[in-house]
Amino acid sequence: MVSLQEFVSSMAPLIDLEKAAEISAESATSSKSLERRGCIMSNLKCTDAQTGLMGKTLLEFQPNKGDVLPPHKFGTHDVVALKPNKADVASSALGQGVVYRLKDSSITVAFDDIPEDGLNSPLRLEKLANEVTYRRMKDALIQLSKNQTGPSVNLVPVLFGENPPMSSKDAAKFSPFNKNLDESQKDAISKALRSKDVFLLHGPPGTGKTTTIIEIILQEVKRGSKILACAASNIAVDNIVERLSQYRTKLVRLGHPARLLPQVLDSALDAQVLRADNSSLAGDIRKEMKVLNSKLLKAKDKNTKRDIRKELRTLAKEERKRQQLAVADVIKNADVVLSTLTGASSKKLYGITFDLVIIDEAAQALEMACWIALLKGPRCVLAGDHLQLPPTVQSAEAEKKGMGKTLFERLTEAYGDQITSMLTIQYRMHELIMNWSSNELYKNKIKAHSSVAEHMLYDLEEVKRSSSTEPTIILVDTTGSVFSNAWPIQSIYFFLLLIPERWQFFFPLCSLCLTL
Ligand SMILES: Nc1ncnc2c1ncn2[C@@H]1O[C@H](COP(=O)(O)OP(=O)(O)OP(=O)(O)O)[C@@H](O)[C@H]1O
Repeated sequence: MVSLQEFVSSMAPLIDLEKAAEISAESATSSKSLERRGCIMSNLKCTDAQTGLMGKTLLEFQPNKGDVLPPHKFGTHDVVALKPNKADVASSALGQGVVYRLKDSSITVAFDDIPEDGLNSPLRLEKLANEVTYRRMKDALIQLSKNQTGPSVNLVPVLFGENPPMSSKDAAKFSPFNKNLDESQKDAISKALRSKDVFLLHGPPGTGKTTTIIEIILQEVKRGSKILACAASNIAVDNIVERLSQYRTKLVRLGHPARLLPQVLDSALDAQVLRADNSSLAGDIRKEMKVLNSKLLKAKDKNTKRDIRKELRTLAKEERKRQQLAVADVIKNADVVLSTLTGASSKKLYGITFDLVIIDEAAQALEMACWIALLKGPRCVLAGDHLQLPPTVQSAEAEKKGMGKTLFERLTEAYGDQITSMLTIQYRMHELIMNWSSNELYKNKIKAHSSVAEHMLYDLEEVKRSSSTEPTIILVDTTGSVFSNAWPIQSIYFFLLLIPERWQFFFPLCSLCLTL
């Protein structure tokens, strides 16, 4: 197994390579070519300013000409820079924010600070490479290399093969919250609860990996553990939050509210802080800021604008200061804190330690990103499937030198069954579809649950029985077709086949392919 020293010294340059690859992929020589690629939206006007959660300012932009935004590749959660319309690519931004809302006719961006100037002139938005992630991975690497104290001091040697993994000999008896768990899920939970340092939950598609994680969290909370639950993507974290909030757990979701799904906003740290803090002062400050923000938009005179901005800054500072204590309180009182892997490096978690760190989709996360979270606790549960797609590494060189090898895969190779449980009943697809992956990848160990083993597309109310909906699986030979080199299309077929809810797209795509 790779040693800690080897890992640290080999990873640092790979993080730089990957960062450089991402930046060069997203940057181009001129703003015109970036615009053509949909990475710049130009000639916008600021049409509204509102105060969002935690003093964030939500600015709405609309096109200066016409009613519809130009074609673009912006999505909610993207980090963007706001610049004057005519500025060149290298010029500094008026402000940096996160896309909060997107409509055909407008885009709303959440800013931490109100842009200083220039909101009355034509503007443009640029999509930015997310450099923060790389900086945070580098910081974790430094911390890992100095890891002589801290909550993960006994975990690190196990994950680098210096000490063997340990687990309690006593059977972990538990009374499940979810009464439908199957035997493989119960076995996995019991093994996770016994583990003293690391446990791997291997979950092939649709076998209830997230369902099992939820039960592990609930059982651990019942035992009095404080848990940090993470995943590489916001959507995967939100998935856990949504499912966990059906139980009475004290949980808090960290992350920019603009990046969270609406259904989990209630669990968001910012929302909880606002709820906890119902002093009339908080409401008054926000109301005052709202009035000032609209005044700022209308103001023409430079001195007036400067004064308003100064006042807004003082108010925002006051609100932030007052809320810092409330933030610490919410986190201290939560049994489960949820964030993305990079979000786990938030200052809000400084000095907070956890009894268990859980990482979902660990086989799709860079090992370096996992370490950001792992350094915060003595035990970990990693859930994933190393036999599905690995994480995306943009730099071919970094990939070749091992950046794409996940911790999940590395530990599976090193310790195998000793620390792993595989889930074996799948609840998603017809068994004929499952058979291929079960035979090819999972040593024929996966079985289809009776509720899905024979379910057909035409069993859905809105689907008619016909020659195209009757077959369980249609394989399309794309050799020699326009798609033969287009592996993404083939992956889409496979992906669609695995997800019954998306089968409706599979058949039109087949027809399209055959037509072509
Ligand atoms: N023991 C069970 N009994 C009945 N249904 C179950 C059981 N376990 C999981 N499911 C259902 O199977 C589906 C897949 O579960 P879940 O999302 O937990 O799996 P997953 O392995 O995380 O999925 P993915 O393949 O997307 O990673 C869900 O609809 C879930 O409710």
